Amino acid sequence: MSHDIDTPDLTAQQKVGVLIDAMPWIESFKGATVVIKYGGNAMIDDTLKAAFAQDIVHLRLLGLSPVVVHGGGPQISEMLGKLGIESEFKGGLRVTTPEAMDVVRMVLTGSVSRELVGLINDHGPLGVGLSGEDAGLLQAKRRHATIDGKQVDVGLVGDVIKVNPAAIEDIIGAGRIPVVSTVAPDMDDPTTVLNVNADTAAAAIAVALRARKLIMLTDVEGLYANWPDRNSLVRRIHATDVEKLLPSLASGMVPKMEACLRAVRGGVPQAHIIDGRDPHSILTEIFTSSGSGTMVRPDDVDLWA
Ligand SMILES: Nc1ncnc2c1ncn2[C@@H]1O[C@H](COP(=O)(O)OP(=O)(O)O)[C@@H](O)[C@H]1O
Ligand SMILES: CC(=O)N[C@@H](CCC(=O)OP(=O)(O)O)C(=O)O
Repeated sequence: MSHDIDTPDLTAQQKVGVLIDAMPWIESFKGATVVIKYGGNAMIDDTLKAAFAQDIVHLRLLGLSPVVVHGGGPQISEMLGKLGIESEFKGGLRVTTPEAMDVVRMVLTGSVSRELVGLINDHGPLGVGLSGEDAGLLQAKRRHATIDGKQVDVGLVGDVIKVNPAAIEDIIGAGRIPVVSTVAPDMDDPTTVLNVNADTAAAAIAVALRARKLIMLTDVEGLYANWPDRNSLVRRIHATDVEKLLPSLASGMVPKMEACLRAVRGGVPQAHIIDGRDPHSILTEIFTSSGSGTMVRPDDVDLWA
C-alpha cells in the first residue's frame, strides 16, 4: 500500500491524536457491511479513482466489509455519442432502446467495473466484479419515469424488485471486495436485461445486505435544500423531510434521495451523500465525529445522537 498523503504540517503527536480520535469509530464499524455507491460524475480523474480504490482497501484492512456499487452515466453517454446513438434523460432516467442497452451493459460491466476492480487489485487480489445478472443477484421490473405527475415510457429501464445477496456474501466471506455493475434481468422476461439507476440499485443491495451504511459519492458536497445555493447544504435530515423536499429537487439528486429513503425505510440506519471530488471523503465520513456531506436517518432516530 502506498503512502501518498503528505502531512508535513502535523506533528507526530497530532498524527497520533488523529489516530486516537478514529479508534472508537474503527471499533464500532469492525465487521460492518458498508455499501458504497461510486457515481460516474465522481470518477473525475485517475488520481481520484486511485484514491477511491485505496480507501476501499483501507476499509477492508480495518475490518469492515465494503461493497462497491458503481454508476457510469457520463461514461455511457460518451460511448453512445461516439457510436452515434442518441441518448436523452427523462425524469432522471436514460431513455434506453435495445441498441443503447447493449452499450450500457458493455460500458458498465466491460469498462467501468474492470477499471475499478483493477485499481483495487493494485493493492492485492481483493476486488471481484459482478453484475446484477450474475448468480441471480438482481431482478428488475420495467418502470416509467414521472414527469409533471405523468407516466412517461423510457424503454428498457427497470427498478430493482428482488435482490439475492448470496453471491455478494460469498465474495465478502472469502475476504474480498465485491464491485457491482447495476444491469438486471427483467423478471417478466429473463431474456431481456434492463438499465437500472445505480443509486436505487445500491439502496436495494444495502437493504438486502442489512448494511450499516449506504454512502453515495457524487460531484457535489451533499444535498442542498435550495439548489444551487451553496449556503444551503443539509448536514443531517430525517427521511420524512427528504420526502417533503423530493418534488423540489432537480434531476440528478432525485434518484439519490429516493435511494436514501429506500435504504433507511428498509432498515439501513444511515444513508449519506458525500463529495467524491474530495479525496478520502469516505474515510472522513466513517471515521470522524463530524462526518462528511449529508446524512439521512430514520424518523424515529435523533439526528444528533
Ligand atoms: N438539491 C440538490 N443538491 C445537490 N445537487 C443537486 C440538487 N439538485 C440537483 N443536483 C444535481 O445532482 C447532481 C448529482 O447527481 P448525478 O449527476 O446523477 O451524479 P452521479 O453520477 O454521481 O450519480 C449534482 O451534480 C447536481 O448538479
Ligand atoms: C436508467 C438509468 O438512467 N441508468 C443509468 C445507469 C448508470 C448510472 O446510474 O450511473 P450514475 O450513477 O453515474 O448516474 C444510465 O444509463 O446512466
